[in-house]
Parts: sequence; structure tokens; C-alpha cells
Amino acid sequence: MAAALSPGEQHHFFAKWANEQGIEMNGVAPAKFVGRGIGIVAARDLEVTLISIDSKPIRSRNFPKSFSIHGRLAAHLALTYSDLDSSHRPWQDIWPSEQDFKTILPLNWPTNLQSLLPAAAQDLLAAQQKKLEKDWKDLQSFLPPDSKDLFTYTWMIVNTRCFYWDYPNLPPSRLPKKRQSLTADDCYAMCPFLDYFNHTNEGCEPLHDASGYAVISNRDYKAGEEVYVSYGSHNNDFLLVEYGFILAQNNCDVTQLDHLILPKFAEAEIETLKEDGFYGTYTVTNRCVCHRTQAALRLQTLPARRYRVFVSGADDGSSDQKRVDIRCRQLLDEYAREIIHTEDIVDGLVVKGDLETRVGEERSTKEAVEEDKARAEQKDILARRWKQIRDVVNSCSRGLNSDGKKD
Ligand SMILES: C[S@@+](CC[C@H](N)C(=O)[O-])C[C@H]1O[C@@H](n2cnc3c(N)ncnc32)[C@H](O)[C@@H]1O
Repeated sequence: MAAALSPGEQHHFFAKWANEQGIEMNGVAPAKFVGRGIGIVAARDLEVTLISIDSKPIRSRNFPKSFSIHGRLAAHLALTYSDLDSSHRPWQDIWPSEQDFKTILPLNWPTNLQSLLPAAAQDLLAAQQKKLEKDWKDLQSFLPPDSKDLFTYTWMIVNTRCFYWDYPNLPPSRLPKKRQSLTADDCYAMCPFLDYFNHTNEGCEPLHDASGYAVISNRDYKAGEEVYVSYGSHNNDFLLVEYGFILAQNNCDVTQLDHLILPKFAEAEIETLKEDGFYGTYTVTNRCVCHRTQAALRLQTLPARRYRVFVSGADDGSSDQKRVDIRCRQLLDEYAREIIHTEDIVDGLVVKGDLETRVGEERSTKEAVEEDKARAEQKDILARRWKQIRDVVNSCSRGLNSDGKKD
């Protein structure tokens, strides 16, 4: 390594001037190099401060590579959780508390409230529980006894604070093999400070390369305005289950009708849908009925050949639209009745003193206050989500005349 020499007084003076003009040099400085004039030197050790599966402390734990990356990161965080000297201690201290997660994440809600989630959110929650259980089963022998609650907490820390990372820091000799072995679930890393950013529809895109992450502003911001990043194109059921919040205006939001449509098919029709790639994910927005829903309703309503020409793309289906819209409206009316019923139940939830989950429990006043506050927040987010769905269903239904014509 060539020695970095002092660049001379005028360069220090220039660097100070540039700093006053708004240019910030962080961890680097000008220096003189023999044969190259002035260049830039690292003014201190510069390391990529990420928690990823390639971080030294995690590699040294030798967790089997077959275990999920999510699970391995969570196990590492659980094992260092009580270590006051751990290298990420100041970072850990600003993470949400276990009580915060008990309140906001449906995974931790009492089952009577989980069962009041929309069907699509319940499916996502079931998949999340399955992943967590698998990771716990794999990793519990590496953790102290009775650490399931702590592991669940750190697993959710990883879930809510990770960003996409496909290991660009690996040497070119290892990169192709590594990337080949990755699944979407493996592309995770945690980055201090980046995980402060909240999500909105159109926020800044976090960029990543071998040096780590960068967030470049996507537009001008006024001082005091919140700067968001986008976590991806997620609907509100996904945001609720994975992150514990919903957006009031979500450009990616959809309302799913699978639980109304799928049970009405005979087994052979389900096979047909699977073969044709039209099984499940039937959605509507306040203005449109998605193509998959259109296909499924055609199979339910029309002669098989009319369905077939539609899914093959040979016919745009407009001559059958009236019948399909009538069927769609019936379904939306059915859903509207179900929504009102669920909203009544949510509205009637008692958040103070006598919930089913509390019968026979001895609780301190502090616990009781926290639990009542959590129930009130859970009730509130359920009420808001169901109102969003009711508005979408009613608006979509209004867009279809009772004789099937669009208004
Ligand atoms: C990556 S962290 C962002 C920092 C976090 N707000 C905190 O206090 O540490 C992700 C979490 O922030 C919260 N969050 C992010 N975007 C949000 C939003 N638009 N509205 C409400 N909560 C949001 C959710 O609790 C989510 O699980």
C-alpha cells in the first residue's frame, strides 16, 4: 500500500472551504501519493456495517447453511441480545420493544382478533407462522432453553428492518455461485440508520452496491418534511401482517375475493384453473375487476368453451361481460354483508377489562394498562382496514349496473 502523505496546507484549507459550501467528507480526506499527486485517503477504518449472513460474527456461529437466512440472523440477534458489549448494542437500543410488537404485529395478537383479519391477511399470517415455526425448530438447539419469545421478537426485528441485499460485496469469484443459491427470502441485510426510514407509496428507492446502501432523494424536500423509502409494491393486508401498519391511501391496495370464489368450484374446475394458471389471487379495486377474477367468474358462469376462448386470449370476452358482471355484483353484495357483520363484531370488541384472553389471569396494573392500550390499537386498525375494504367493495359494485353494465 503506497504511503499517504500530508497534501499540504492549501489542500486542508480547500477541504474546509468545500465543507462550508455544503460538501461533506465522511471518513475520507485528501492526501498526497508519490507519483500520483493528490488523491483521497481513508481517514479511518471504513467498513460496511451491515448485519448479513456474511458478517464475521454470524459466520463464526457456524449455523448450518441449510437453515434460512432470516432464522440465522434472528438467532444471532437473540444470542447477543443480553450482551451489553455487543458491537450493535447502540443500534439494538433503538429498536421497537417486545411490547410494541405485541401491539402492532398480528402474529402476536390474541387468536380472537387474528380471526377478524381479512381472509387474505389470515393467509399471509398463516404462512408467516409456518416460516417462524420452521426457523425455531431448526435453530432452537443453538439457543438457551425458554428463548422462544426472544427468538420470535428478534425474528420480527429481522422481518421489519431488513432490506434487499444480493451480496454485491462478495468477490467476483464467489458472487455467481452465491446468487445462484439465493431465494427472495435470502436477500436480506440489516443496515443501521437505513432502518429508520418509514414506508410510503412513492418514497426514495434504497440503492445497494459493494460499499453498502445509499438513499438518494427522489425529489426536493422542505425542511421538516418526512423522507420515506418504498419497501415495495405492497397492499395493506401485506403491510399489516409483515410490518404492523396500513397506509390510509395505498396505491397498491387490492381487495381479494378468493375466499368467496374458490369454495364455489367443483374439484375438476379447481384443476382446470390450476392447469391454466388462474388458481387464486382474485382481486378487485374500487374501479376494476382483475383479469384473473374475470377468468374465474367466466368458468363459474359460462359454458366451458366461452371460458376457454377468454383465457386463451382468442376473444376479449366483451359479449359475455354482462353476465359476468352480474355474477361479480352478486359476489360483491355477498362480501358487503360479510363485511358489515365483521365490522359489527369489531365495533363490539371490549378493550377494557373483560376480553376472553384475560379471564382468570392475574395481571399487574401496568400490564393491564398496556394490554388494554394494545387491544384498543388492534381494534382501531381492524376497523380502519375493514372500512377500506367496504369502500372498495361498494365502489366496485356501484361501477357495475344491476343489469351488468358499467355506469
Ligand atoms: C424499518 S422500520 C422504520 C422505523 C420505525 N418507524 C421505528 O420506529 O423504528 C419499519 C417499521 O416502521 C413502521 N412504519 C413504517 N412505515 C410506516 C408508515 N407509513 N405508517 C406507520 N408505521 C410505519 C412499522 O412499525 C414498521 O414495522
